[in-house]
Amino acid sequence: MGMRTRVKFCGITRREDAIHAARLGADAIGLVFYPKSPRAVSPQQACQIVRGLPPFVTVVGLFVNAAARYLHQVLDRVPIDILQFHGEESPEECNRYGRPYVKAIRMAEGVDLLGLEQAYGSASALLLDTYQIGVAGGTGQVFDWSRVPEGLSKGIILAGGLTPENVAQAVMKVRPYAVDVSGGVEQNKGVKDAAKMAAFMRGVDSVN
Ligand SMILES: O=C(O)c1ccccc1N[C@@H]1O[C@H](COP(=O)(O)O)[C@@H](O)[C@H]1O
Repeated sequence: MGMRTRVKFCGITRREDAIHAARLGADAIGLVFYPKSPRAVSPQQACQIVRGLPPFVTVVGLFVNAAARYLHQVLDRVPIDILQFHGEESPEECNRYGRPYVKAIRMAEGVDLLGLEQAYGSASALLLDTYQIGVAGGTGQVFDWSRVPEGLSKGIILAGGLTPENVAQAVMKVRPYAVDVSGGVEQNKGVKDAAKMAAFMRGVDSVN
């Protein structure tokens, strides 16, 4: 039996969704600190969401080209374990906070993942997301999974349009370290659907 694929539920805006994620055995929850996102939370909301979360559930803070000052403000207030940079942040910017981070790569045509893996050598992992012009992420669209090259040395976090229906196939095809989902387990933007979250976990478990 291989290693169990980790699961991150991203774009959590309600405490009950965070607790449900933990009960289902999720490895991580993601909080979006990007004001233009319909799933954005303030530092104060974030603190309320993670309060009472059981231990060993990783809290991920997602940022898109955020100002360093804002990022420091969030880090001072919210117990974030790992940063997710979802914009055009350089490796130097990602390293500036002395925290572990994952770098999201949007799968535009011709993207050189092996080169990016070297450039972001200090990243804990690369997160691969669908490319859509003018959209930073959370597109709800899949990309062509066969474009993930073999020979990457770090684990891949697979994102982009994952759903309870397609996640098993995605895991079988890509064998990622983790899967990351937002829109595919929502009833409305920012509001998770408890049944879809459970079905998503079952989909992952069916492959492991
Ligand atoms: O969720 C958002 O609104 C968002 C905004 C800006 C950057 C990233 C965002 N979300 C992340 O995008 C991927 C894929 O999401 P989806 O499953 O296709 O909805 C995931 O990492 C989200 O957390």
